[in-house]
Amino acid sequence: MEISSWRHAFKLDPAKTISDESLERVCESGTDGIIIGGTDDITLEGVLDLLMRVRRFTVPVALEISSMDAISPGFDYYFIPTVLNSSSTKWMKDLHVSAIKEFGHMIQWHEMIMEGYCILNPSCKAAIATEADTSLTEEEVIAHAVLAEKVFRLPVFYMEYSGMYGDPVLVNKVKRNLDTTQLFYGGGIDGPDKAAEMAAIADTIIVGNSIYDQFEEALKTVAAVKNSHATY
Ligand SMILES: CC(C)=CCC/C(C)=C/CC/C(C)=C/CC/C(C)=C/CC/C(C)=C/CC/C(C)=C/CC/C(C)=C/COP(=O)(O)OP(=O)(O)O
Ligand SMILES: O=P(O)(O)OC[C@@H](O)CO
Ligand SMILES: [Mg+2]
Repeated sequence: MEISSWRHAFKLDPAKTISDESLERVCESGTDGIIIGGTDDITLEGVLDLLMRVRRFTVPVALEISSMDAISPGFDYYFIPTVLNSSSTKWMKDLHVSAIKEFGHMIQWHEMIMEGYCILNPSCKAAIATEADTSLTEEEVIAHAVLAEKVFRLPVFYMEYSGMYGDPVLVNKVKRNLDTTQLFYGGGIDGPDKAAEMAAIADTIIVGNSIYDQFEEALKTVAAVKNSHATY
């Protein structure tokens, strides 16, 4: 299944613990894909452990690269974030240039999917780590989305509210300004109601922390997305 058809994905954090039983229920939930990624304490050991365990199931699995020290072959896709609202070029393109200098000869570009991130929760780890300018006006957030699609021609624009539920009205305005770029929404989806609300707007919703905090509610987000229809 192509990423462009994904409506729902679970994001598993290699720095956190999940039992075999819970992992099986996540992988067999009907989600369209599993993303392995997080901001800190991401080790190759943690990534490999999760990859091996998720591979027992047929669900597609993507590695979201956040550190060059924790990349492994064996994933279906590699998601490469570039933080469009970072105030440092490091997170926008410098790390990428270094990676290409060192490993360019072995990169299978057709497996790489660039994600233009716009991080909007000022207190999340990713915002702090990447020095993201989260004080954007609505107009500026929309301009970042248009930049992603029309200037950089990125396949994915990711509205990242990690740890906090975002503003559906703003997400809808962004969606209405995108023609071809896929809109990922992630942040604070802790059950079916929020999942249905955001899935009716964004192309793909990502559910992360609630897998670890409210497991049963997190699982219900899959059915909520499948039954949701665009209402905006
Ligand atoms: C063998 C093989 C397949 C080789 C691959 C070849 C190769 C080397 C490819 C690399 C290509 C390339 C250009 C890579 C870029 C390298 C790189 C390090 C880029 C930087 C990426 C970046 C901007 C990371 C910033 C962090 C970020 C935006 C993470 C996103 C994930 C996120 C927000 C997770 C939520 O975090 P969490 O930890 O859960 O936080 P909470 O506590 O708030 O929940
Ligand atoms: O952890 P939550 O808040 O669900 O966010 C999901 C994802 O967007 C994190 O990168
Ligand atoms: Mg998290």
